Amino acid sequence: MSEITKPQRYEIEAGNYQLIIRYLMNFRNSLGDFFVALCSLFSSFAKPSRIGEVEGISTKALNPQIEQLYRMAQKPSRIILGLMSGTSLDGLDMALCRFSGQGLQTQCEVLHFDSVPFEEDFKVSIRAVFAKENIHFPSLCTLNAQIARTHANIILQTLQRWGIQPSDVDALASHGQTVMHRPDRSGHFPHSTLQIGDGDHLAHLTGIITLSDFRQKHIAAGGEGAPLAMFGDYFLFTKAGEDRILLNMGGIGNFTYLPANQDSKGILVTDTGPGNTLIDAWVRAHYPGKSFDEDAQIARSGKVNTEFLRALMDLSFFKEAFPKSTGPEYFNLAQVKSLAPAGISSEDVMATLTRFTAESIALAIQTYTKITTGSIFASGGGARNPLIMEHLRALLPGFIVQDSAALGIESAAKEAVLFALLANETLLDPGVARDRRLGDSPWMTMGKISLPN
Ligand SMILES: Nc1ncnc2c1ncn2[C@@H]1O[C@H](COP(=O)(O)OP(=O)(O)OP(=O)(O)O)[C@@H](O)[C@H]1O
Ligand SMILES: CC(=O)N[C@H]1[C@@H]2OC[C@@H](O2)[C@@H](O)[C@@H]1O[C@H](C)C(=O)O
Repeated sequence: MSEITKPQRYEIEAGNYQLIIRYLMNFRNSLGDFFVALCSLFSSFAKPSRIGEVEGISTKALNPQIEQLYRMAQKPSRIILGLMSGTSLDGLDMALCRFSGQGLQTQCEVLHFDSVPFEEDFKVSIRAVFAKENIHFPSLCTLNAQIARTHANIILQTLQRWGIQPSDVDALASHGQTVMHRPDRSGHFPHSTLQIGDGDHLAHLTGIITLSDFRQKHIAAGGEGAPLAMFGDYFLFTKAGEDRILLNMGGIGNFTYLPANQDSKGILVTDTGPGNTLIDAWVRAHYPGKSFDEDAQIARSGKVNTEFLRALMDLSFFKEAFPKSTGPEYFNLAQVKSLAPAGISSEDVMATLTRFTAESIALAIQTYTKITTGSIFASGGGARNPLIMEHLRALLPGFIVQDSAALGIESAAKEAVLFALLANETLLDPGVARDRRLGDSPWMTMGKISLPN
């Protein structure tokens, strides 16, 4: 009886009682039927399996698309296309991954990676609602469909370029476009976050089962909905005997700390503050025709303004307890303008913002992990900014700082791979244990499943 408290076991036993009743009723039909039923009953006891299978009804009564999910989970490996469009709004990152196993047994092979830049007018329409306090509400509604359509077109064209049929892809894992992230610091509201580019549209337009909207359940379970990178970071990159920091510098910076003892309770993950978001915003506003500071050419031509840097490092975000998450709702151009000293040159602002990115990352690593040596694997567009990397090496002299490509995954592809991995987890993870945690973060399966038809 004690085993009945385990949900899975209970379902199997309940299924068998129903079978007994059904088979007893069969008894009045014919001896032949009874014999077949008896064999089937014995086989169901001998090999208790999933409910649909035990009752032998799966193919007739089950939506074939749901059956497809079931079969996908049984396959020795799955092809999942991870999709990421981050806060920099530069384009859609697509990583076609082959997964086998799950959790710490996950094996991931990146078959293809591409990043397709967005058209300028598409970016303009997203920026009109992105992280804004007041927006044209109908535009937000339209964008939910429009982003999905744009992504679907990019996906289909890219698959064609790669020579891959949509039917070869088991699932899409779509992050969507974050338009608002609102961790609550007042204690009056739930944390909330909004990613748009609807999964049903993507599934229907591509014909591929789609998992999307990964952040909501994390919030429901007590997290902030971000960062989520630690699941993939832990499953793919933990290494015994080495303290590892996986640092991503996209629009916002974040890191996962993987302790050398591989204890999942010791994993730390947090946003650190700005990655490239302030640098990009300043460039867009002051250097017409440019959208980022390529190879830090502008920042290198200016000088760090100490007073401005102190004012930035004094912002309330840096006094919040770890772990924490943030976005351009907090770190934005208006804030930079309000803190910049009068008369400062545009180049000095760029030099200071670049240093600020590195200092805020170094501060978070030093104060949260408290380690002073180890390996830092940098990814995201910030890893392409040579001045950020120079500052990081100077600020964290005990660490070996290298590109995350050293881990075998192209650094630009990492986030798209991580969302594909979250989808793989959702398809395979038994997911029954509540209150699972990875470090400071709730741990559960994530992503809503959209069927194409
Ligand atoms: N060669 C380069 N020199 C300097 N900066 C660069 C270079 N290449 C990329 N970047 C920076 O990286 C940014 C893009 O980073 P990335 O694609 O990682 O952002 P994202 O995925 O939108 O961010 P997130 O996922 O954190 O929201 C660019 O906007 C630019 O600021
Ligand atoms: C709400 C949101 O989209 N957050 C992003 C953003 O970009 C970086 C940082 O801020 C991180 O918290 C998160 O993305 C990564 C992939 C994450 O969840 O780990």
